[in-house]
Amino acid sequence: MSQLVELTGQTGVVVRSHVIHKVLRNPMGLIALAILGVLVTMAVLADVLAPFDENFADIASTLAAPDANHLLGTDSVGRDVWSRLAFGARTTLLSALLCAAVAIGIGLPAGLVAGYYGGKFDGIAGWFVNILMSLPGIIVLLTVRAAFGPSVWISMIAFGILLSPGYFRLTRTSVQSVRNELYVDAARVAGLSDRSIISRHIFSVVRAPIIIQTAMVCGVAISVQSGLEFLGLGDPTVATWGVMLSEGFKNVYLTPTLLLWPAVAIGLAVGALVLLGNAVRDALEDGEKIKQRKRKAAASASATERTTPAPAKVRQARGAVAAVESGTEHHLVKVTNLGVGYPQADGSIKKVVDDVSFHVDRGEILGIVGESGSGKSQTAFSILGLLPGTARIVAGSIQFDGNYTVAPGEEKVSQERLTKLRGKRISYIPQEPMSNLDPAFTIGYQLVTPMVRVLGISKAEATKRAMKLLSDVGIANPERTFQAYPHEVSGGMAQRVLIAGAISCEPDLIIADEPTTALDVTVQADVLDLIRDLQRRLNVGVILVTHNFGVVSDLCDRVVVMQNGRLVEEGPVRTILREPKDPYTQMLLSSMLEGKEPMTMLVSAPAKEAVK
Ligand SMILES: Nc1ncnc2c1ncn2[C@@H]1O[C@H](COP(=O)(O)OP(=O)(O)OP(=O)(O)O)[C@@H](O)[C@H]1O
Repeated sequence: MSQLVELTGQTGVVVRSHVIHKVLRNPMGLIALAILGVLVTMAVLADVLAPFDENFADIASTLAAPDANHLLGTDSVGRDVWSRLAFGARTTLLSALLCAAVAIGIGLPAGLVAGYYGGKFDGIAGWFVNILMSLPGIIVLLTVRAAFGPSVWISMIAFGILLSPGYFRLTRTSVQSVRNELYVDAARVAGLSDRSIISRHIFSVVRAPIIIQTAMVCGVAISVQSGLEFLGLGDPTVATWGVMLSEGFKNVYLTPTLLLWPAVAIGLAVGALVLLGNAVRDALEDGEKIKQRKRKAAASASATERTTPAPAKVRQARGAVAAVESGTEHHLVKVTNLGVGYPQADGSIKKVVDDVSFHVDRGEILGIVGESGSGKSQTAFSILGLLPGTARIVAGSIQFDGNYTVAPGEEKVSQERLTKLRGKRISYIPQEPMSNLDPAFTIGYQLVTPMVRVLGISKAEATKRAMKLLSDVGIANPERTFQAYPHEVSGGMAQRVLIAGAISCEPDLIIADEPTTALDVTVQADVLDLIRDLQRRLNVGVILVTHNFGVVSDLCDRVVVMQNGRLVEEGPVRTILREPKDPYTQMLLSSMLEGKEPMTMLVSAPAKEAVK
């Protein structure tokens, strides 16, 4: 969060202060914070506030009534009750925090990894969690006490381990709910490592529930600890509220107040923690509702800002990239006989891309066109390495700049090889701009972070570059957009931001997957103009996935026509427009010329048969 503040100058502080203000404005939250404030002050200043040592016994003055010397009187062996209460606050609160820290320390990282990566770790961790949850907590704590003695610290560590499955499950579920969000894919394509994605995009989602759960867990830890000590299982040499409660109970008929004070302290601490958890939850839910309202408003607002692309900077040619001429064997991207399939329940593999070959060179735009379900996105995702975990490369290979990202015979796209390319040399412009921006972070933050990581430049330099990029993609007020959250900009503007992000690390190849489909008609032409303009100026290769032949004829140099996972025709756009050979291409073209919605009329029975 501190990084966030440094980068944008305001984002993290705004989010945090928004929640704190809401908690303080909520009477429940205010009371809880006031009570916890008093108890924490007691714990921190116990040495100053307590007139006696917690175990100092004045045998001459046992079970004494409150007086000037002993504010709350003394217990059965003459120890000062107020002093024990203050020192007890320290031990009780610290041991509750220890319990929560152990539970978080185990449950949070395990939940993050299991939720994000799934697979074997998820299975094994789930197995351990089930075992832990099936253990009877009190019996385990009694066993630990018998084995290690009556230490409050050891029993709270054991209790923390028993509570860790709660954090594991909470984190795992939260992570799974965002793992497949498009903005997580977008961050991966922008070149961020898994660690950065987890710590920035994923952790921000689990942070709030973890805070709420921790308040509750601390309350439960204090209750359980006090309960055990009340039963006489605590360490009598350490002043805790539970031990005081147990001693007070023994003298309840002689001096009932001995029981009263620790009981009040425990009640106040547990009650305040529960109230605080509720107040934080309410504050976060309120914030979420406001965000959702703003998101809806932004979505319905028409995105009509005009494109006035400022001159982009002249791109330095990368030494590593060979100058590639169209028609030579060395291509920027070369896809050879690619087949992609998904295993079915009966053991067979359903092919969704079958025997597809094409290439793209630097400085050209290749269109991949076809109706919905024809395998365009699966082909593009194979190049990007974004296929779902269940997908298999059943045939063929993919080369980027002469190197294999999928070598012949490999079943999976090599993430190791692609991590080095994504964001740096291959970038991606997605279909739905809003879903590809993380709503929790400002636009500036989301532009700056990949540049710092990928280009290794300073935050200040990345911020300067981000401003320039925003202006290059035609955003009139880059400063304001830089500081805005995704819900505060229109769909057209969000797509410009993503285009700025796509060119920010000076890629060699941009893959644009239906970049205008989710946009207002008035903005579509502007965004296409922008892509063409940038492609010419930066001399990058572009793969444009679209279902619209109009877009292809307007923008592309060459085109690949796909139907049912197969490539039916390929060639220069002019040639295909003049002499389409395949009947399917002819249908696509005639539907475009007739001005019909191209993809709706093309669904013929044979065309819908699964490729097998
Ligand atoms: N995770 C998956 N599991 C099984 N099949 C899938 C999966 N993802 C996609 N497919 C199938 O792959 C085929 C090709 O999908 P793809 O998304 O590439 O089509 P498309 O041409 O890009 O269509 P659209 O324009 O609608 O995105 C479809 O039949 C789809 O059902």
